[in-house]
Amino acid sequence: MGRKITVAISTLNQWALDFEGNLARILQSILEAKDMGASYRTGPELEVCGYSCEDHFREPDTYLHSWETLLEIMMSPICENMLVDVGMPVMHRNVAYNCRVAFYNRQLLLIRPKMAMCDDGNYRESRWFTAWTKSLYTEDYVLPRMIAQHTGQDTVPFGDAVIATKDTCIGYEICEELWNVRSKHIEMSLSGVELIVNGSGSYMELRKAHITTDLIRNASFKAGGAYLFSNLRGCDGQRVYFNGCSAIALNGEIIARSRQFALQDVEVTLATIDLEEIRAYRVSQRSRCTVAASAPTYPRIHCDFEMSTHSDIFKTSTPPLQWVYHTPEEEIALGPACWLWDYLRRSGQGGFFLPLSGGVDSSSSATIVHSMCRLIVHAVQHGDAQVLHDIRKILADTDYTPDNAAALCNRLLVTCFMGSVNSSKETRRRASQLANQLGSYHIEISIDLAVNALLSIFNTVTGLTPRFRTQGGCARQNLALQNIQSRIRMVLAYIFAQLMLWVRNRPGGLLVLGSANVDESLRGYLTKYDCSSADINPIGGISKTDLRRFLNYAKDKYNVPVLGSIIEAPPTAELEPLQEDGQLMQTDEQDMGMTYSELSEYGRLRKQAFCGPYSMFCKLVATWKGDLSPKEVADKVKHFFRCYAINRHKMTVLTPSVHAESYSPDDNRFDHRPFLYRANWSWQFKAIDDEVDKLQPIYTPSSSHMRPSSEDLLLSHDATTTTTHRSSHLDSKHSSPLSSASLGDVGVSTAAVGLVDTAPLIGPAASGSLGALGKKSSGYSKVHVNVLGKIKDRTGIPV
Ligand SMILES: Nc1ncnc2c1ncn2[C@@H]1O[C@H](COP(=O)(O)OP(=O)(O)OC[C@H]2O[C@@H]([n+]3cccc(C(=O)O)c3)[C@H](O)[C@@H]2O)[C@@H](O)[C@H]1O
Ligand SMILES: Nc1ncnc2c1ncn2[C@@H]1O[C@H](COP(=O)(O)OP(=O)(O)OP(=O)(O)O)[C@@H](O)[C@H]1O
Ligand SMILES: NC(=O)CC[C@H](N)C(=O)O
Repeated sequence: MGRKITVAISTLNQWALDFEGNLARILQSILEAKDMGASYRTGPELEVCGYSCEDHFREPDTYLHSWETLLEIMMSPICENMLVDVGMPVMHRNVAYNCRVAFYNRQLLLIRPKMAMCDDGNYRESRWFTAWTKSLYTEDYVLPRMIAQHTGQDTVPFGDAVIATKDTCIGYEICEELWNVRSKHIEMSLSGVELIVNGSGSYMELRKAHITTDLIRNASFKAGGAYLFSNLRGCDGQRVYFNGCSAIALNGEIIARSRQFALQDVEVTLATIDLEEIRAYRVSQRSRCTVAASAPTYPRIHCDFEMSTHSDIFKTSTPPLQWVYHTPEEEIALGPACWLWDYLRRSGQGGFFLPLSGGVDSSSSATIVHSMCRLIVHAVQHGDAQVLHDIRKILADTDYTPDNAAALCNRLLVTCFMGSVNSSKETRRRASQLANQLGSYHIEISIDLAVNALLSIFNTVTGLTPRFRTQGGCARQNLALQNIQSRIRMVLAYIFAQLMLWVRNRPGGLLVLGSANVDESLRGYLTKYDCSSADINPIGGISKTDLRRFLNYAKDKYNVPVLGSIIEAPPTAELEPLQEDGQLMQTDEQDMGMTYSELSEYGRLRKQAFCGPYSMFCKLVATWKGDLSPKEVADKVKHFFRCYAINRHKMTVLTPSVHAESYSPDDNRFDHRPFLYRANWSWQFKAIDDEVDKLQPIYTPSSSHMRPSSEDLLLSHDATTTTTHRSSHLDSKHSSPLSSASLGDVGVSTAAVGLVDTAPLIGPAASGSLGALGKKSSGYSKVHVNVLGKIKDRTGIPV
């Protein structure tokens, strides 16, 4: 008796509208599945045309070329004697659907349209597709003539049905249908469907990989049966990185999976399943059987095929496995690196150019490129011919075989320190050491000549020369002098990106990499059209806190010791003159009037918790009650919303970056907001003020707890690396564990309430004093405390 079936799921790196490439990868997956003994192959959502065709789904050409591709697949001898389904768009009676198309031996069996669209996050499916809502119902789909000519078949059932082979029954839900509150696998399983197949296009966000796996596991635990989940992997032409992690679950346990991050274009994952295990599991759940006995019947499309063989008694069923998830640090090291690789090889460019300041952000971008190089070397060493072909093409070197990540990095990445009179020796040295340890081709230039040239032009026309604050200039002059430096760096970056390969005797140009993180974008703490305006940005979706954690991880993992001092250095733009003793004048947190950890908290509340100013105040008044009075919380919330409103226009020109964080403010796809706000938020702030009037008189500081700053959280796990300058009020020993950083938890370091009373803090995370400003140490100086009302940020916005 045949009872065991071997089934294959596929993880494919498709590319929107690359019909040749997509066809080749689908055929390769079918071939590999067959060679490994599978009788059934499935694949990801919209694999034929690529998921991210977007408005191309309104073009009839996309449907035509999808049918042409499908015909090639169906006619291929590779597909003989195998049940296959693919994901593609199909137009039926002038309505576009996102479908799975199943066929066997050149005969189409079923077109199953998606029944729940996904419109969350970066998804906009209902802009292009319509959900099929006729449950348990099919219509005849009249096949295109080119299909009919080759198959002799004129119509195929289109709708909500399942496929019955001689030995089992297969049903489909497509991606979001698994997430939907009315998941189809429930009804299908009650109707006797044993294999639930899901083709997906699910993308990566940090700390989210477990969600799909949990859903699959739970689906098959509750309903019994096998769940076959195929996902896309990689960048198919958009900001997202599809997450891989295809998996097969059986009766509540994962038995096979593919990797989350890899350069491999095609990964086929197999499992051998004993169908009797499904039947035994289901029949033993008595309450399920009662419901199943009265469940509606699905239309069944019969297929004259046995997926099992009669001689399968000696076949071993695939055992359950333990899923090990990547840490967020690993996700940053691998996800954006793989996305960069796809982007680079598909863009036809020759590598990357990165303005490297020696700070955390640009160092993170550089380290991610190095991580990409490691992945390339690893893939080539494991025989990936496609990666070898691609890297040779990028480097225009047909004989090259990469065997060392640093050496490869030297060919692919040009880093550039763009110094000025305001740059400190330390940042210059850190940039050069980092380049040396990562292997990049490093150059140092001075921007002073160009800055002076621009100022002379201005002076020639107006007769005036702006001055820095320290030289007696006003806030406007001070800021303009900084922005000239930032912008000239951007112009220089593009010149060098265009010409460095010419200098190095290679064809082509370099992609300019940006390094603005998600938090500074949210706050608008960047100069519009400076180095934040790059071609692409690997870290634009990642928070400063996570970037520090990532560098800490990379320091040991990739043996890059200089990352230690980069993490410990105070974040600074170095756009204002240094002090007389050569020490820093400005630091980011001081400039912004908020700490990076506060910024993360605002970001999450604004986007994930959908808080306007009033709701954010209400939440934070409770969270921060131990440290701050309602009035102080109100001032902070208002300051954030003012900065956010004034700077939102910068999000309209944000460099495209890989999406990685669900509180991203990316205006282009993810976070749809106006960019011209009434920045005084008068109605909203009045609501806060009214609340403060009620609360302030009854407020008594209820605890002496202080929240730790992001740096405390990062460094606290290793007391030996923490060198902090603190006021006598603070006790540096009581930092909270690293794990609470990402959650924005209230930590447990002590602080004198008296400090709050006498000198209200800009941040509850405040841990120093103005007296510490500029006080330099080899370790990390905590200098982000200001006295409320006395400090203005560099735009002149009063804090
Ligand atoms: N609503 C609106 N819609 C469209 N555009 C608007 C606008 N409001 C102002 N603008 C325009 O925006 C421009 C002002 O923005 P922008 O030029 O960016 O200048 P701005 O935002 O005034 O200043 C740059 C900010 O970036 C900070 N920063 C921090 C760290 C590093 C760096 C760095 O550069 O390395 C900079 C710096 O402290 C300062 O707060 C002006 O041209 C103004 O006309
Ligand atoms: N001295 C410099 N040399 C080269 N690039 C620089 C320099 N200063 C700034 N940049 C570039 O401009 C970008 C924005 O500058 P900014 O001072 O805002 O840095 P940041 O976003 O805090 O990043 P980082 O942590 O890398 O300094 C940097 O990420 C970097 O790419
Ligand atoms: N393509 C889809 O339907 C995506 C569905 C789902 N919400 C996800 O994030 O994976």
